[in-house]
Amino acid sequence: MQLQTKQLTKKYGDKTAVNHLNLIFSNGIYGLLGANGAGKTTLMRLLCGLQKPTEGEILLNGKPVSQMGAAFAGLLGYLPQQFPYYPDFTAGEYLRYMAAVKGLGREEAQKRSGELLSAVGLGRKEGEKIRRFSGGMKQRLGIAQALLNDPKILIFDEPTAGLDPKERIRFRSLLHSFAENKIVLLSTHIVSDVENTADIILMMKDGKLVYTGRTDRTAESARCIGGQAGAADNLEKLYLYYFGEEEA
Ligand SMILES: Nc1ncnc2c1ncn2[C@@H]1O[C@H](COP(=O)(O)OP(=O)(O)OP(=O)(O)O)[C@@H](O)[C@H]1O
Repeated sequence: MQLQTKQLTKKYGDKTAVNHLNLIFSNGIYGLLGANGAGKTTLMRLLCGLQKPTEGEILLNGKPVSQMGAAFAGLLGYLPQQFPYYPDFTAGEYLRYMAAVKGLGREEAQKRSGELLSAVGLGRKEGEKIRRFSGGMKQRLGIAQALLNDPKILIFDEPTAGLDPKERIRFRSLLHSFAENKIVLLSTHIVSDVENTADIILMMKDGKLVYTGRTDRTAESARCIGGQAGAADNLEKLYLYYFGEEEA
């Protein structure tokens, strides 16, 4: 499977949030790094079809996704930055509700919800109301909802924001447990979140790709176009090079 962006551009008035991006994703974990406002969320929303590009297109195996309609949506799992949880729902109710929204039948929804709650370590919390969940538990529930339709393309916007170190490690191993044979794209502005997690690092600044590099978790098939290529062995330094002034 190959997901490609061609000259992908999104403008908000005078502001170019995503600027003529040419990327190719194949199976593997991609870490999208960039400071606030770099264009990460906009790129992710474009990839999910939640926003229309001003220019350019997105192709799946060479075919424009704009012509694929629901077939493309069925391949996607998305965890947005701000996810609307319903505090009075139990974890089980919430997942079954989300499964219905995604078009799963009743029995399948029941089965899949149970499986996924166990997979994310919330099996024993099925009957508990979300309002009692910690940030990490909510995030794991968000991951479970993104996986309901068994997506082949997973897009996680800042999935580790607000998580404590223990939950970050948990997230990382969870991600590896379900990432096989999928395209996984996760955004963050924290270098350590992706350097041990992703196969490929993409660094964005002002809507453009400024760097692409492989980490030790090399994905042979992964290839990106644009930006400056290299091995991401000193990611922290690179990040400071590109974003140091803004972050200071
Ligand atoms: N709806 C909008 N209207 C106008 N400008 C927008 C809109 N959404 C985003 N922008 C601008 O586009 C740029 C890219 O924003 P985006 O949210 O994609 O960046 P980001 O890298 O995800 O940042 P963050 O890490 O803060 O989420 C920013 O300058 C932002 O202010």
